Amino acid sequence: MTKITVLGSGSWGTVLANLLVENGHHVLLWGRGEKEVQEINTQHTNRHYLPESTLRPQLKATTDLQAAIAGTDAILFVVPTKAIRSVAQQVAQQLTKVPELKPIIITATKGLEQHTNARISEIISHEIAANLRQGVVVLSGPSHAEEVIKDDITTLTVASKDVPSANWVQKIFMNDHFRLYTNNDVTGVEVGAALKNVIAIGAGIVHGLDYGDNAKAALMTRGLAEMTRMGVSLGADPLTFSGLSGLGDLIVTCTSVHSRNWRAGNALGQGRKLPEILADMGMAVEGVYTAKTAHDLSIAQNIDMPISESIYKVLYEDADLKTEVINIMKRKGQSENELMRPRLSGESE
Ligand SMILES: NC(=O)C1=CN([C@@H]2O[C@H](COP(=O)(O)OP(=O)(O)OC[C@H]3O[C@@H](n4cnc5c(N)ncnc54)[C@H](OP(=O)(O)O)[C@@H]3O)[C@@H](O)[C@H]2O)C=CC1
Ligand SMILES: O=C(CO)COP(=O)(O)O
Repeated sequence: MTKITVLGSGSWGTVLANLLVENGHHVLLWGRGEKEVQEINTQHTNRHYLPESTLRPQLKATTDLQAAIAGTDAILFVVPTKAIRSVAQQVAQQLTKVPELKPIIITATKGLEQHTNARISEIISHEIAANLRQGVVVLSGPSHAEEVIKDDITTLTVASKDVPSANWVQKIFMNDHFRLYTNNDVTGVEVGAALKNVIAIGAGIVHGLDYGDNAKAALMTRGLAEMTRMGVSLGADPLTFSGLSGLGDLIVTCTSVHSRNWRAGNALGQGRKLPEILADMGMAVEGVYTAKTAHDLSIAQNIDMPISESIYKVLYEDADLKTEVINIMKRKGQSENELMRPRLSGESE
């Protein structure tokens, strides 16, 4: 039987662990909260993150990282972006004690690290030396935990430079309601996953401000153009952004009431303040964190990202929402044919 360790007992980590149990694997879920771990083990629930769901009784959780990793075939990271590096360092320490283990590493986290601008797989590959593991595989795509837990139909992308590892991950997750497609464009998949969260905050803002469907379609389409421009400047294939991890995830995050990013934006649009919104949410709102990285990256890469930049100003500089919308609309006229071309920030859209 395949043994899989899942790191992060929040909404997505718990649901992915539950799905792997459904697929017949031996799964150990690692969380940092003793109370939550006990609840999963004894009551088969995780009420804070999945209030209305019952988990499979075979799903076991622990706060002991060494025990979680013992004898494992794969380690799946599902902690928020800001925790990835420290958790990867803890994992590396444990793997050094058992160098013969060499698990496949999977990440389902969506974000870009602040200060380094690093993608999640870059952080993990850097912190966990290649001799301690097999390939690093990225799991991404339109997938709200709230629907996956109900066995609703979901399709994802599984991206890696290491084809056998990607194929293995595809196999362990697939079933009749959860379908995965492999992809070798890791940069494109991870950049799309991270930047769509920023655009989704914008979609929530537009809704909260009571703009109509035309505005929402415009935001998603031009948001996708920004994501693509940035991805291409970092070496991604532009076509990846038309796939599940790009357009697919952008659609679900910009339109679903399950999206924490959309809900945070919607609350901002309705006039609420960010600290209060985040405190009430009690879950990761990755787009807030990634908006800062997107701002820094757009300067570092010399790429124009007017929508993401306005969202950054709203989140980090308390800019007025309606003024930002008007500023975006009043920019100089542009040609849509330039969609895919990495644009210099000097020649504004
Ligand atoms: N929810 C979803 O539907 C989806 C989420 N994702 C992505 O998955 C990632 C995780 O999101 P999600 O599960 O929703 O987030 P949640 O906020 O639901 O859960 C985060 C979990 O990570 C734990 N955690 C936070 N910091 C640390 C740390 N330093 N060490 C150990 N554990 C830590 C939290 O523990 P504690 O409770 O103690 O704070 C909590 O269990 C994000 O990048 C998100 O974008 C991707 C697809 C779908
Ligand atoms: O990535 C997700 C869906 O694919 C989850 O989005 P939110 O973090 O906005 O809920």
